[in-house]
Amino acid sequence: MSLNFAAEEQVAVAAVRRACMLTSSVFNKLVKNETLVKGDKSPVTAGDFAAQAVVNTILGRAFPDDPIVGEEDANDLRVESGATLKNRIVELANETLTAELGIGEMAEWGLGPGQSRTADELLDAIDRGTYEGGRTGRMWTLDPIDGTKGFLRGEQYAVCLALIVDAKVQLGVMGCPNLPVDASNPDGPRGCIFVGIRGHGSKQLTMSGSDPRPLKIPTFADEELNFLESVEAAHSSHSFNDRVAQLLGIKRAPIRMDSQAKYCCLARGDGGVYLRMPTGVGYKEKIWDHASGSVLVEEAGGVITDSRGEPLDFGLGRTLGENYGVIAAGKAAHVKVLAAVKQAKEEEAKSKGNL
Ligand SMILES: Nc1ncnc2c1ncn2[C@@H]1O[C@H](COP(=O)(O)OS(=O)(=O)O)[C@@H](OP(=O)(O)O)[C@H]1O
Ligand SMILES: [Mg+2]
Ligand SMILES: [Mg+2]
Ligand SMILES: [Mg+2]
Repeated sequence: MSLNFAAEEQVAVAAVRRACMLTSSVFNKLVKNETLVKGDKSPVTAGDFAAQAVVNTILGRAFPDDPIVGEEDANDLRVESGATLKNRIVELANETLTAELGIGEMAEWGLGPGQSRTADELLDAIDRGTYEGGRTGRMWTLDPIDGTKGFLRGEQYAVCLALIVDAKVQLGVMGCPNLPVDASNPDGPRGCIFVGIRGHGSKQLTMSGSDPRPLKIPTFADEELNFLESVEAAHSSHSFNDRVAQLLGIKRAPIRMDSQAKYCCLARGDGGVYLRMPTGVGYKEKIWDHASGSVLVEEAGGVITDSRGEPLDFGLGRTLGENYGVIAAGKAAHVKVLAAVKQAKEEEAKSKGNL
């Protein structure tokens, strides 16, 4: 029997829950100087930094020897021009770390409300996320806000945390504060946590970690199949997806949504296929953008590969290496989508050759 990572699950759910509290509360209060544009032109907010500080602090208490591959680093906060943003992050992170949640967290893992941290301690916690990753050993990977653009629009985003052991994702936890609990009631309650544990299945929990519902990807009839795809055309090729949909005879419109919430929706059957093809700009996918979603989907009975049908490799460092895109779906659908993707790629190669 595979390890069930019970302690890691408790800690990861507690950390993700606190980070979600922070991001939900900061959303309504974000002001202009609380967002920076990173070197790759993508946005990062006080919420991303503070959520990484909170999760890494909680991980550091429970598992002090585990390295972390996190999306953000504190470089921009250690310089004079970052002082205002840094002070805001320290305030947000401490508010969250010391909050009394009243839901009985496991004190023996250092969970539950903790002490306030100094600014230096919190910047160092953010920088615990600078680990380079690699093929061997145990490590966490964190995306404190995945889908920052969705977060800024008040739409979908996810706090994503995964445990990787010897390049295999063993545990994935995702908090989706804006995701409807039940897709058939889009105006109903929002906010859920998703957990996948290798060998032990996937489940959806409430934000307080209760009411676990096991997840299983349904088998879709051909006419019911649809895509879950990125909002940003720069992140994944919409036109390629359109061609694959045409080849598969898909009639239903794609669901466009930011972040790994797409994997959560796939795992519970809101949509049939996650397809993310590179746009040709040489971008390398990051491990924190796929680790938790991949184990969630696999443990819900699905398959996740690149567009060649090869498994994603989480042992290459901070990225997934050369970008062949990602296909995730239920078992039967994955076979069909992979064949259609291969055909669409061949067509594309031919048409390029003919130019
Ligand atoms: N060029 C390019 N190609 C592919 N992916 C990219 C690219 N640029 C950025 N990113 C990463 O996309 C992450 C968000 O992915 P999404 O699927 O949510 O995309 S989208 O926002 O819905 O378009 C986003 O994650 P966050 O930065 O955590 O929001 C980025 O890591
Ligand atoms: Mg980002
Ligand atoms: Mg991301
Ligand atoms: Mg992010």
